Amino acid sequence: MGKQVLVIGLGLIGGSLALSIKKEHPECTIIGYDLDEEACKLALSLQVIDRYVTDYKEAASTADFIVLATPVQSAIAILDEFLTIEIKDSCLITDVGSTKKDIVAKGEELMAKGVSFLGGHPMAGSHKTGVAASNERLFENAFYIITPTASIPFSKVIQLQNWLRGTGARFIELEPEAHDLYTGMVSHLPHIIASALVQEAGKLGKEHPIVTELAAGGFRDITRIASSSPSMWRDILLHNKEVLLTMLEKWEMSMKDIRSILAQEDAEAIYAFFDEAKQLRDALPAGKKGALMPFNDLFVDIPDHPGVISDVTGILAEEKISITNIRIIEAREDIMGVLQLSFRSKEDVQLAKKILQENMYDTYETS
Ligand SMILES: NC(=O)C1=CN([C@@H]2O[C@H](COP(=O)(O)OP(=O)(O)OC[C@H]3O[C@@H](n4cnc5c(N)ncnc54)[C@H](O)[C@@H]3O)[C@@H](O)[C@H]2O)C=CC1
Ligand SMILES: O=C(O)C(=O)Cc1ccc(O)cc1
Repeated sequence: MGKQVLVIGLGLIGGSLALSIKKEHPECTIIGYDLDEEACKLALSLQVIDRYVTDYKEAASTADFIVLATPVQSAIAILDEFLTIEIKDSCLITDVGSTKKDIVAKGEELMAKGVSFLGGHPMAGSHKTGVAASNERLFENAFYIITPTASIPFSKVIQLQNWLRGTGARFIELEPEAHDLYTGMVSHLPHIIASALVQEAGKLGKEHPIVTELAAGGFRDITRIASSSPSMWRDILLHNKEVLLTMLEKWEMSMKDIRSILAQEDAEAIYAFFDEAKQLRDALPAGKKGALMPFNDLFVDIPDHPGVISDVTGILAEEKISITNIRIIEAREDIMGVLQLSFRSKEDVQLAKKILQENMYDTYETS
């Protein structure tokens, strides 16, 4: 009989992992569970899972591999329950939570009982939620952080990577504390700032509705992540509290510094502030998938002319290059607009770029 995989939490990440596990291990049965039965039904009809259960305990006791893909606090509560039920000795349990210290500590309690837990965090995703947004290639080329402790045998680390080989992700190992510090900086703090910015614009927009209309381009780009799941982010903040409290304090100081150089009209210091930031930003690795850069995008300048979008998509279709997302940025009458095209892989981006340039379109990638 094939192996049994239990995925608890059938949202964007649980659904995407289920698809990539099935792709690599077609003989296994993927059993789904979600608190929300509608998510189970949708996952089944989208063929993300083979069947679902309305109580995960029995399925957990026979599973070979269990993936916890709920918000962090719920995953910890489920591990607590696992302490009270029979789990097969050979079973491996992992999670996908965006914070690692607390959940790995809970996993250690299971390890003490002879149950294997290995924490994980795929560093790719989206502001979208729910199983309908799942994609078996979501994690391709992305970092997938795993947090083995001294109590987990190396064979289990290999086992996890084998189960998850279909993700096409790049596995790296980190201590749970280091994980929470680094992701606090590149993912959690930016999320708080993006959400606070939207809040501020919302306040001004109440008095001056035009502000909302004007919030295009750059504002939309840097606040995209504020559209993510509030319950997921509530749990992330609560489980990375100490790290984030320190970072917020430093952030407040940094804002005070900027406020002060502006109040003094210190043009040189203001220039240096932006110049240093530009150099740091320009030096970030390009083309890698990270928490802040999950897409393979190509931007194409387009004249505001009827039929131009179907021309671009037609050229790509002829070459059999699949577009995964398409967006028109700031296209107004009489000026050039920009078409943002997302592709499945870096290779597709390069191919699309070459073909569109041959057809006289100006294209560019962002770093
Ligand atoms: N969204 C993203 O980009 C990324 C999210 N993560 C982590 O993945 C986890 C899941 O996030 P998403 O899939 O994005 O969220 P989602 O909102 O798309 O899905 C979460 C699912 O878990 C279900 N759920 C909640 N509590 C449950 C419980 N007690 N038992 C069973 N099901 C329960 C919800 O009904 C929902 O269907 C979170 O821990 C998050 O920190 C990790 C990497 C990226
Ligand atoms: O949408 C984006 O750009 C993200 O930042 C997605 C994301 C959210 C949470 C994570 O723990 C990892 C990645």
